[in-house]
Amino acid sequence: MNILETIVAQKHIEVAERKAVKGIDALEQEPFFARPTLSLRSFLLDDTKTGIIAEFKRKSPSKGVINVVADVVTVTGAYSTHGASGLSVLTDELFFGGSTADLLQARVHATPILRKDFMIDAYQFYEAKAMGADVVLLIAACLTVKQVQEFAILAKSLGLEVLLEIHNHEELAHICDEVDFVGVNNRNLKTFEVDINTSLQLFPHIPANKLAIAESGISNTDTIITLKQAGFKGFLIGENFMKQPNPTIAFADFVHQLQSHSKVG
Ligand SMILES: O=P(O)(O)OC[C@@H](O)[C@@H](O)c1c[nH]c2ccccc12
Repeated sequence: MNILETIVAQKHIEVAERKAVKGIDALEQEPFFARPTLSLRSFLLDDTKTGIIAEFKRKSPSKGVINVVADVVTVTGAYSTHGASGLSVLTDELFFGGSTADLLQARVHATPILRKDFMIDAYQFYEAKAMGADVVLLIAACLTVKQVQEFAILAKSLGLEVLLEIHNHEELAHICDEVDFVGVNNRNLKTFEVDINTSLQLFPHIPANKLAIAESGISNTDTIITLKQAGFKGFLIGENFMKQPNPTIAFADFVHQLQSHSKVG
């Protein structure tokens, strides 16, 4: 089994356990369930923001431990204040060190939040709404075309926006009307190799009515300028900030550099 298959197999077990403890009816009673969501689409199209979707990520299967001391409220707060268009919060515990509690805590900030997890069951979309997420991720590499469509319809009915993640030409076939954003993951989840050209090569094939987001392996502002020129509206960045002793300062410095670039260009 590759890592993605391992994670998905584990996810089926976890979801079955959580369902047995708390049903969808109970999730629907939780305080955030009725909360109106924020639109990542609007935040990405807001020129006063950076387009960066900043991710709170403690560890990953590819990098191991990235940051175990960072405080979720402080870091996501700084990301929001310094112009992040969105926040991405990992809720997978075993492989990424995230949690529902992290997302609930990040919810204090008025910035759209992507629930970053491996969605394989309808139950998880009700959970996402109940924990205060605004956007969910559908990973083409672990879903059929039919599942993507069914889950996207469910997510939209709950008021959530949908980010479909692809990483090759074949997965373009998973794009459906209900998807708001197409993310190109520069990291192959099966091999962990990172290549920014994946984004540049797939961009021309992304339908014009979807916002394109480049994901993973972005570590300098020049790359963002290149991706922007190609047509990308969003940039999902985790490790580059989280691996720094102080992700808050790292993010602020990065944004400052990005802004001075833009003035010159
Ligand atoms: O830390 P990076 O290289 O900046 O990458 C962030 C994000 O793209 C990455 O964490 C990610 C992209 N798709 C995923 C799917 C599941 C878990 C994690 C991810």
